Amino acid sequence: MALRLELLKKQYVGPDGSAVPVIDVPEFSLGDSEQVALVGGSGTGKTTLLHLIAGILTPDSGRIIFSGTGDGEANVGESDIAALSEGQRDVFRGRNLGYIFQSHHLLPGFTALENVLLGMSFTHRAADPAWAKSLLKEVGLGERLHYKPAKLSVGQQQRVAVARALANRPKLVLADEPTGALDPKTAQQVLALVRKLCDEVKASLLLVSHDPAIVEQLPRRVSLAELNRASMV
Ligand SMILES: Nc1ncnc2c1ncn2[C@@H]1O[C@H](COP(=O)(O)OP(=O)(O)OP(=O)(O)O)[C@@H](O)[C@H]1O
Repeated sequence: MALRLELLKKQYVGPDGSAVPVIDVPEFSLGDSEQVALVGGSGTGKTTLLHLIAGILTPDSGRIIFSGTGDGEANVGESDIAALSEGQRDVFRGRNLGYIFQSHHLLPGFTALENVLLGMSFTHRAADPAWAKSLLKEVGLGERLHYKPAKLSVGQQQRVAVARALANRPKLVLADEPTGALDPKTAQQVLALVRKLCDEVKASLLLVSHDPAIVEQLPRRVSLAELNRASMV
């Protein structure tokens, strides 16, 4: 699934009531199955941009257009997520997007397998335990299916989060500093897993990182400062 941003603007209201422009992106495109690193300094709007693309936030103006699907199953044609209602955005996100956070956000009361199955329960597909198990095996946790997060290492927890993000076979994976909490070796392993699984399900990948060792692995690198006119303010 390809993504195109057009004339996208978002501002927040500062503590004194003044407008704080954070995103002003005239144009950005991400191709079908393309893998891109998004880089930028702290506070420049990277998370805000991912939240806009995911429909968690809505822009003040502009369009966030998804086109095609790649699998022919639920062809989105051209959908502007910014023009959908909140409920429609939730459905669209559940069907088409996977989101990986810096810290894993797993549900502590549920096992690794249950957390991955929960990633499927918000979609149109029935939960698929065989696919959930095979994802956990692929991320090296085949022997830890029934462990709860507290009994997993930080790197293992993040691998569960990767499996969960891929559980509904998304068309686009948004990853916000997915390796930020990991040591360099584990970070490379998790990055390799994210990229391999995206390739397998033919998902595009937009990955935010400030770590040069991570960023240099991606075939295309984009600087938010170059995309974003708001960062010049
Ligand atoms: N709800 C909010 N209200 C007002 N300002 C906000 C709000 N959320 C974020 N901001 C401001 O928007 C700017 C961008 O924040 P954002 O979290 O998108 O940056 P980031 O590039 O992801 O930063 P980091 O790399 O440090 O996580 C920051 O200056 C922040 O203070």
